[in-house]
Amino acid sequence: MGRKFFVGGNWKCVSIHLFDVMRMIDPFVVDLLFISADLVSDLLFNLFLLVDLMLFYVSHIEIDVFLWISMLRDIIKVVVSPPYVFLPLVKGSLRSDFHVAAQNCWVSKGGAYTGEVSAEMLVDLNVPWVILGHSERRALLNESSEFVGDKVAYALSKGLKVIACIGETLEQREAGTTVDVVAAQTKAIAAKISDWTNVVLAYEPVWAIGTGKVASPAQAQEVHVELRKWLKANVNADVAASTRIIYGGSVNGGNCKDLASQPDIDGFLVGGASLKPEFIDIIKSAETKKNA
Ligand SMILES: O=C(CO)COP(=O)(O)O
Repeated sequence: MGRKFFVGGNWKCVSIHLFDVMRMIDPFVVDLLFISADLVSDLLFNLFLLVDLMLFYVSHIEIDVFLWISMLRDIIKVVVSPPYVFLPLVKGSLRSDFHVAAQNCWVSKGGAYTGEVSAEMLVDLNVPWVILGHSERRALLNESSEFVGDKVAYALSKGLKVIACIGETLEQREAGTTVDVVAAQTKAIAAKISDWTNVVLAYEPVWAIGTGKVASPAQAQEVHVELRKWLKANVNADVAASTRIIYGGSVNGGNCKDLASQPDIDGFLVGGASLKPEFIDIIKSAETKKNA
């Protein structure tokens, strides 16, 4: 059974401002805005440059990217996950074949939980996806695996699709407990849900996140295989075969193809590089799967 390649861009709580957001929505828009700011100094020159740039983009880049993505539409899914405050803006402006995800949501029905955003609110805003269990939330906000399992179950019950993150720390890897750790994190989710159709499992080794130390394709593949084995033994063979297991941790335009060529790597959850033009190259690594 073919698994649609999945690429998520996690625009973390870094110095994202409106300009960055616009750039991510459509790189060409920001370039034009940038040029137009310069119009103050030399209107005619910049106007000329603007037309020139537009012609260049239309003829070279935009058509290429759009044609390419249309060709691969059947085998790829792209989701971007901006901070909450940008969700409506990004959702409203994003090309229609890309979708948005929230970076978190509350564990149960909305109520008096100051600062939290409920699954119901996301559903109301037509935000289809949510990232849950990110290692930054597990480590910095003390989210336990059980709590993450509850969150996944509640979000699914409200109709959200979930990117559920798991992954070991460096100490755990060095102690040889990687598989036990990710199995336990997966078990805490499996204990709370019965339908995996709307779950994408994101294996994100903590030591690879934001460090530039990417897992080797073999290291990532090995864990993905173990996760699939775990799902087969503890959930069922269908879920093991059909659930997308994506990799996250220092993925960039340079390493994505080698990672994507691994049979059990079904895509990526990308942090830093999802805010750069190379995100397109990462999306394009789906091509590796076309003839697999
Ligand atoms: O945490 C990540 C995505 O959720 C990965 O972040 P980086 O790609 O910046 O390492």
